[in-house]
Amino acid sequence: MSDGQIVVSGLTKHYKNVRAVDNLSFTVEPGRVTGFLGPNGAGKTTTLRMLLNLVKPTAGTATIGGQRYADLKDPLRTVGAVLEASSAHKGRTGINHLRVICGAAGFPRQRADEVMATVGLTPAAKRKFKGYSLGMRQRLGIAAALLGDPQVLVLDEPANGLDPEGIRWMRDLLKALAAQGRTVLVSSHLLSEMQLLADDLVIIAAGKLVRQGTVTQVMDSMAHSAQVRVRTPQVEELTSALTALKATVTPNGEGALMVAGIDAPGVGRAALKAGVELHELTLERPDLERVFLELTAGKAAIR
Ligand SMILES: Nc1ncnc2c1ncn2[C@@H]1O[C@H](COP(=O)(O)OP(=O)(O)OP(=O)(O)O)[C@@H](O)[C@H]1O
Repeated sequence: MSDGQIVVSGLTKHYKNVRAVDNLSFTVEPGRVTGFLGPNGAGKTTTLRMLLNLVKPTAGTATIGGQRYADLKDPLRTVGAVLEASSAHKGRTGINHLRVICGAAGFPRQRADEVMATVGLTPAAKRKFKGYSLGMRQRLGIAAALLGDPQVLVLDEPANGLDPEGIRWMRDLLKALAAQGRTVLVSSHLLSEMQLLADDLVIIAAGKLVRQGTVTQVMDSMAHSAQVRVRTPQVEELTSALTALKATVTPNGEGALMVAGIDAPGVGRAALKAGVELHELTLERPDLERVFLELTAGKAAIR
């Protein structure tokens, strides 16, 4: 498959009163699932719409395999997009909806049956769209995006409205598509969902880049706020031993001390050296969803 790298460079969209996307730059690699993460109103949809030539940027560029969407020779076979809960003619069956697209785009008719099977909708293929659940509509939207066997997939909040089983199915499908060498860019406002699905993360808030990297890199950069919980009958001695090492020590109000700026072995060593007895030594990992909210909420307030 040809290179499907996405490059967003200085991308900007100003509406009258809002900088929806503000000088945003990031890259998305083929063969990986990239989570595009940000709270509501962060600018995810606007960015994806600019990538797909549905909104004109105020400044900057977004390219797919080195070309702007508008310049792609065969856009429907290059990029498949699912932008919102799929809509279709209400009285049409799912399979006919896909066949109509095949006809208009010049795809072989049997692609409709193939992608219906890929998304697990074959048993419901001949049911009318108006009877489809939200989860089935999401699946049909993905099926439509896959018709052209595209190198690049762009999905805006595809897990919205899916039950846990549907979310697991979606995760497995997107990972399998990336494992075939495709570029998979998927937006979400839930870090927990992206931790399970994505290889890479691009986090934005108020239209600006907040973090980019592999999931591990981004998590590590957010986990620096890890603290050590420690209990000791010798609070004063331990506090002075730790503050001498530039750690911050705060009583947690429940008889324990919360120590920041030093790891758990460091606290243990400092206690041993100071002859302090320890009754508990626990690493408290931060709640990443909370860190994510803190990272992004402050920015959102600026708008
Ligand atoms: N056509 C428009 N006219 C004016 N403002 C807009 C328009 N489209 C988006 N915005 C504003 O731009 C900002 C970014 O919106 P966008 O929909 O891109 O965010 P999002 O991250 O996709 O959020 P959500 O998760 O809620 O869909 C918001 O403040 C939104 O109100």
